[in-house]
Amino acid sequence: MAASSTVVPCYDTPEGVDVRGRYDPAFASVLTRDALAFVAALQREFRGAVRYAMEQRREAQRRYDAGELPRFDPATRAVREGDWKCAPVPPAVADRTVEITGPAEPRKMVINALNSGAKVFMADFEDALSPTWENLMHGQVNLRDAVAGTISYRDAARGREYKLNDQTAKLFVRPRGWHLPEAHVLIDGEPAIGCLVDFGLYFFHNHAAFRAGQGAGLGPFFYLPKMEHSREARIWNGVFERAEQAAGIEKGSIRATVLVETLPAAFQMDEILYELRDHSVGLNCGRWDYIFSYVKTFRAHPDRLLPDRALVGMAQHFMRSYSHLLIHTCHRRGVHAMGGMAAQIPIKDDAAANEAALELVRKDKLREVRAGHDGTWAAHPGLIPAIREVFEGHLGGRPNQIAAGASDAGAAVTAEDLIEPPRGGRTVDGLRLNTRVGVQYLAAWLAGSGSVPLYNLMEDAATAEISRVQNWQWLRHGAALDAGGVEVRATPELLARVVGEEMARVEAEVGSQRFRRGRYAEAGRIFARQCTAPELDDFLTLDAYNLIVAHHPGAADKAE
Ligand SMILES: CC(=O)SCCNC(=O)CCNC(=O)[C@H](O)C(C)(C)COP(=O)(O)OP(=O)(O)OC[C@H]1O[C@@H](n2cnc3c(N)ncnc32)[C@H](O)[C@@H]1OP(=O)(O)O
Ligand SMILES: O=CC(=O)O
Ligand SMILES: [Mg+2]
Repeated sequence: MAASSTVVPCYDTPEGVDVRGRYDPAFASVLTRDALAFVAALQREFRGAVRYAMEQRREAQRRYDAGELPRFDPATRAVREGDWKCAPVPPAVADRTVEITGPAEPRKMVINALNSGAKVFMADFEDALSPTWENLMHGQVNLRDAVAGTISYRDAARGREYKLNDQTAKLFVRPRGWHLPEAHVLIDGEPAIGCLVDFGLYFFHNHAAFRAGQGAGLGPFFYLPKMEHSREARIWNGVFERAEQAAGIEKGSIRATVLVETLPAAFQMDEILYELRDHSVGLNCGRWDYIFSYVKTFRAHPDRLLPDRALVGMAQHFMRSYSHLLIHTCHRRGVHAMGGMAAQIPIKDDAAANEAALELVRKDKLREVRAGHDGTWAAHPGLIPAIREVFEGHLGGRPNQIAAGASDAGAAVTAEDLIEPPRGGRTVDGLRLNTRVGVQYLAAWLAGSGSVPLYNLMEDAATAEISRVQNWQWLRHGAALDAGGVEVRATPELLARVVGEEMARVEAEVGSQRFRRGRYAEAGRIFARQCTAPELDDFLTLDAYNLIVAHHPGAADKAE
């Protein structure tokens, strides 16, 4: 066959870097040779430490599986008891009363979030984003244009133009967790560490514009997810220092809020802040991943089975204790103690149900602000006025309540409080709902959507994980489930029947055509396998990641 003379466009990559994702000129404007060299340098410097940290996670889990309980580390008592503070709060983000979150792609949503009236927008490459190549790269392009202030979007179907207001939310970016690879970028022949791609590209292109504009001399600002130990925070601190050096900006410019959203990390709050003390802007109660982590950590402990997912809220003792300890720790160290996400979203077609949902959000936010939280999260712009009213009403003109100091409730929290088993019943209806939600979320994620509305609640990777691991846990330990007054055992046979019936119900709800065209059947198979796996998969997004990887020959190789 004659060789084609057409040259397929490809990325200009530095030595040792291979980009396997689809070529797109817009993506190439972010995947520049220098930016990729920066990401590669980070990967080469920190990959050993990341590998070790992931091995330590597995080692800790082996100990929990053998019966050990999480505890405060005696080796770091001096850090917990020491009298030290984090760097002063940057004036640009002193007021974080309401933060909206959402995926970094679609573009329209980024503009809506920045215009939403929230103080902060957390642009997400994590729980809310399915990490397809297209989503990740469009996300980077969106954020670059957002920081430059030039982002716009035309919705042709609705004849609507989107552009930034004069006043916008301050941008925080949440890269992926340490565990996720980026299979479209190979560095020295191995997949890049996903979060270093997210962080590296964003930092490289935006640090100067961000500091000149949004950050008022500091920044960029980040949220750091899913850490389990302070050694992981130490790696981030090293990454930040290296990035600051490379950019020629002073140490402490980059700031980050760490999500305390794993059970082991709740025993490491001081240690995490200490590692990041020059770069910290507080901690956040990532409540959904925290519940997921409780199940994961105690997967071999039949005495700690969760009740139905709907019953595991912030009123449970272990959740309340974690929130109090986080507030106490943050205020003692002079930084924000951020609340978490209520899962309710506006209900468009039922005013009474909408008001009831709003009331639940108000109640949740009132509990947070009364406990001492300095700000909180909103999943949807429609919730912001109600949340602002609660927080601003309580704060009475103060930007935060850090100066109120450490709380007594937090000082009294013990290791036993943090692991007290949640109370409530376990039902076959709970197993069904987990299945319906898990399958639909997975189908959406495989199709490229990382956050979706399901049954009037926001669902993302963290909430879907609870559905998956709860089913697994109940099956693993043969939990007794209430089936309308009759007790049945959770078994693989019961799950198989439930999956079959719930798939039929989902098909009826979404319509046969959408069901056939979507990835529901595949999602059903994956979800059933994950719930019955002999060993619990660490993350559903890791297990299913290969199904969304799309290597593109033209991207890496020049045509002959
Ligand atoms: C556990 C955790 O990690 S929580 C943090 C991660 N999760 C998230 O960030 C979830 C964020 N929220 C969302 O993704 C969305 O609100 C969803 C998927 C739950 C619902 O989205 P939709 O179905 O599009 O909501 P809806 O149709 O009511 O949207 C109305 C408008 O609000 C916008 N909107 C909705 N949510 C958001 C948001 N979070 N940020 C910005 N804009 C939003 C929509 O883009 C739409 O705009 P338009 O009128 O210009 O078209
Ligand atoms: O990231 C937030 C959570 O609740 O999980
Ligand atoms: Mg999370």
